[in-house]
Amino acid sequence: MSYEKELAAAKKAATLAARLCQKVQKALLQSDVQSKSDKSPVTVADYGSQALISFVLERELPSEPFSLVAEEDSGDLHNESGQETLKRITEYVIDTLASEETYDSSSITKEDVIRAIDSGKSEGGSSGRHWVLDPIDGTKGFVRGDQYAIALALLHEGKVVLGVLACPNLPLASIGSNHQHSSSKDAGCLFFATIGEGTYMQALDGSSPTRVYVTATDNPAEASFFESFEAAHSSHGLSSSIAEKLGVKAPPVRIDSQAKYGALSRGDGAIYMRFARKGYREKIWDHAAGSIVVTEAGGMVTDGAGNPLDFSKGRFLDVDSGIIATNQKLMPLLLRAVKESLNEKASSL
Ligand SMILES: Nc1ncnc2c1ncn2[C@@H]1O[C@H](COP(=O)(O)O)[C@@H](O)[C@H]1OP(=O)(O)O
Ligand SMILES: [Mg+2]
Ligand SMILES: [Mg+2]
Ligand SMILES: [Mg+2]
Repeated sequence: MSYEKELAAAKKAATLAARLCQKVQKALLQSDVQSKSDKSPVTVADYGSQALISFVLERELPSEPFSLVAEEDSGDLHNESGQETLKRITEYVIDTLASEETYDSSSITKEDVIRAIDSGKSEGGSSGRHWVLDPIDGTKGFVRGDQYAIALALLHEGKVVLGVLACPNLPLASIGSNHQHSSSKDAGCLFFATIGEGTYMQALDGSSPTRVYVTATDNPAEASFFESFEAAHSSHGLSSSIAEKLGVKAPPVRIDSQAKYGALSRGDGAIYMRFARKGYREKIWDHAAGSIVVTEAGGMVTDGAGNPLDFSKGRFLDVDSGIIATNQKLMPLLLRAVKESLNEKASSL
């Protein structure tokens, strides 16, 4: 099956959302950060990105039933203090869509924005088609001025068939541990993958796509690994013990968001490890786009026990002890090291 139309719509939506996020990140004021009940920072850009992507997908694909599983809902925008935020989101959405000549965005109202945000309440599942969206993945990185991603995927019969990752601050050149970080003016990557058709990267501000591949190395001594910047999101202790067992010499590359999957897909490093604290439930929008970007580049993504990720169970992704990604040659070694380290950890408790 071809997903050409869907891919074009997803790339357009993610590119426009990235533009909106970049504008907000530039203008980021402390007052843009609201406190949600779970205390995670939610910004004008989170909501704006979600509304804009929802608008663009619906307009570009009018003949398809539209179901969207997305992270945010408009809850915080209905109270008094949300009104100013909603006004600013609406302005950002109108302003960003105005750059697209085919859209008449001037008539978009605050109510349209609320509706667009709340169209993301779908539960997903194993039948039909569902878009899966993290409007800003890596909110902490976004607020810090570091890495974040707009992550959009399409599920068909419970499987990820398409994924787009826009990474506005990711350098076009490698960010592996052996590379100098280039200046931010050469940043802004768009990764995209369709099932059976490989993974491509292009510059967010437009360039022709190039096909990318995960590293071919089978030698852990020359492999480097990615993990969360935030220690609260993933156990740095566990990943360093695994890396040591494997014989990885390079220090970890710590960056926020699914930009890690993008970097892995083009071979910047060889391994990605994520071990959330006990009790944290992973969500499908945090891995759907990233996982197909890596698998279509020749890599593998599994949970810590080697099971494939199952995106067909609704909004959550239930995993056995973490998520790991690497190439096909290193995966057996990585799985063994994960198992040993988890056993040691369990017996030391
Ligand atoms: N306590 C937590 N443990 C693990 N992941 C978290 C936690 N809180 C938020 N996240 C989510 O983890 C992802 C970022 O992880 P990282 O950048 O470390 O890879 C984001 O999707 C973030 O949500 P959000 O999309 O709201 O930023
Ligand atoms: Mg969040
Ligand atoms: Mg996220
Ligand atoms: Mg998010």
